[in-house]
Amino acid sequence: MAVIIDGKALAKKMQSAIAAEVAQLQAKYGRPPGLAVLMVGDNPASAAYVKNKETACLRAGITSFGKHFPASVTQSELEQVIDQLNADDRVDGILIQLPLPENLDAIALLNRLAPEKDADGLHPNNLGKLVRGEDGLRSCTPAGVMELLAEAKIDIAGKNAVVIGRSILVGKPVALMLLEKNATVTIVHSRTKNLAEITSKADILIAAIGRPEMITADMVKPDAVVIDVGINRVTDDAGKSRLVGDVDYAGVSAVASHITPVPGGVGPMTVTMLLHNTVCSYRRKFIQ
Ligand SMILES: NC(=O)c1ccc[n+]([C@@H]2O[C@H](COP(=O)([O-])OP(=O)(O)OC[C@H]3O[C@@H](n4cnc5c(N)ncnc54)[C@H](OP(=O)(O)O)[C@@H]3O)[C@@H](O)[C@H]2O)c1
Ligand SMILES: Nc1nc(=O)c2c([nH]1)NC[C@@H]1CN(c3ccc(C(=O)N[C@@H](CCC(=O)O)C(=O)O)cc3)CN21
Repeated sequence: MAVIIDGKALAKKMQSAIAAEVAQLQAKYGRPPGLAVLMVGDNPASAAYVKNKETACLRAGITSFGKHFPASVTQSELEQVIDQLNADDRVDGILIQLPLPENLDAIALLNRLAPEKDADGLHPNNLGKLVRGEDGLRSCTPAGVMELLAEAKIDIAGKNAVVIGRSILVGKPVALMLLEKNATVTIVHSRTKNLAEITSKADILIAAIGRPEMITADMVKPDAVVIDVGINRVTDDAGKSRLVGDVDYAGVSAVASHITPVPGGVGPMTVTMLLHNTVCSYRRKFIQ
C-alpha cells in the first residue's frame, strides 16, 4: 500500500508558521497583510477553495477582501475592480478564480493585475520569471505540489515525470517546476495518443485533468509517486455529494509508492501557498 502524502498536515504546519510571522510583521509595520479574491459565478471547485481560503486567512491574521460577482458581471466592471485593488494599499495579493465564464477575457484581466500583487503568479511577468528560473510569485497549486514532493523526500532529479494537463494554472507551471528540479518531463493532454502507455512509464505522475477518477491502476507504474490535483464534485449512488480527484484512489494506492488523497492532499497546500505569496508581497512592500 502506498504511503499517503498528507497535505492537510503539512498545510497546518506551514500555516502556523505563517501566522506567527504575520503577527510579528503586523506588530512591526502596523497593518495586517490583505488578500482579495475575485470569484465569478458558482464553479463548485472554486466554492470549496473560497471557503477554505477564508478560514485560513482568518486564522493566519490576513485580511480577506472577498468579492463574489454574478455570472452576468461585465469585463469593464471587473477591470474597474482590479484597478481599485491594484491601487488599494491594504491589499497585497489579488487572485482571480479560474475558470471564468466564457464571455469574459481571463487573459486580459490577468494582464491587468499589478504583477507585485499577482498572488497566483499568472501575470506574464511572473510566468516569464518562472520560465527563466528566476524568483517571483509562483502559481499556488504547482508550488504546493513541489512542497508536498519535498516533504515526502521524493528524489526528482533524473526521474521521469509525466504531467497530465497543460493549463496555465496547473499543468504548464508544474511541468516547469519539475524541469527546474531536473526531472525529465512529459506533458500529456486531451489530444495525446497512447496516454496510458506514457503515464505507465512515469516515476512521478501529476494528474491535473478535471475528470473524476480517470487515472486507474493499469495506467500507473508500480512504485510511482502519484500527485492528484483534481477536485471534482460527484454524486454517489446513494445520492450523496462528495469530492474526488482525477485518480482512482482505491485502485492506484495499491500500486503506487506514494499518493496524495482528495480531500486532504493538494487542496490545502494551494490555500497555504496563497497565504505564503500574500505575505511575500506584503514583506516586499516594506522590506526592499
Ligand atoms: N487542488 C487544487 O488546489 C486545484 C487547483 C486548481 C485546479 N484544480 C483542479 O484540477 C483539475 C484541473 O484543473 P485545470 O485548471 O488545470 O483544468 P483545465 O484548464 O480544464 O485543464 C485540464 C487539462 O486536462 C486535459 N484533459 C482533459 N481531458 C483529458 C483527457 N481525457 N485525457 C488527457 N488530458 C485531458 C486538457 O487537455 P486540453 O488542453 O487538450 O484541453 C487540459 O490540458 C480540475 O479538477 C480542477 O478543479 C485543483
Ligand atoms: N486562480 C485560481 N487558482 C486556483 O488555485 C484555483 C482557481 N483559480 N479556481 C478553482 C481551483 C480549485 N482550487 C481549490 C479547490 C479546493 C481546495 C481545497 O481546499 N480543498 C480541500 C477540501 C475542500 C472541501 O472539503 O470542501 C481538500 O482537502 O482538497 C483548494 C483549492 C484552487 N483553484
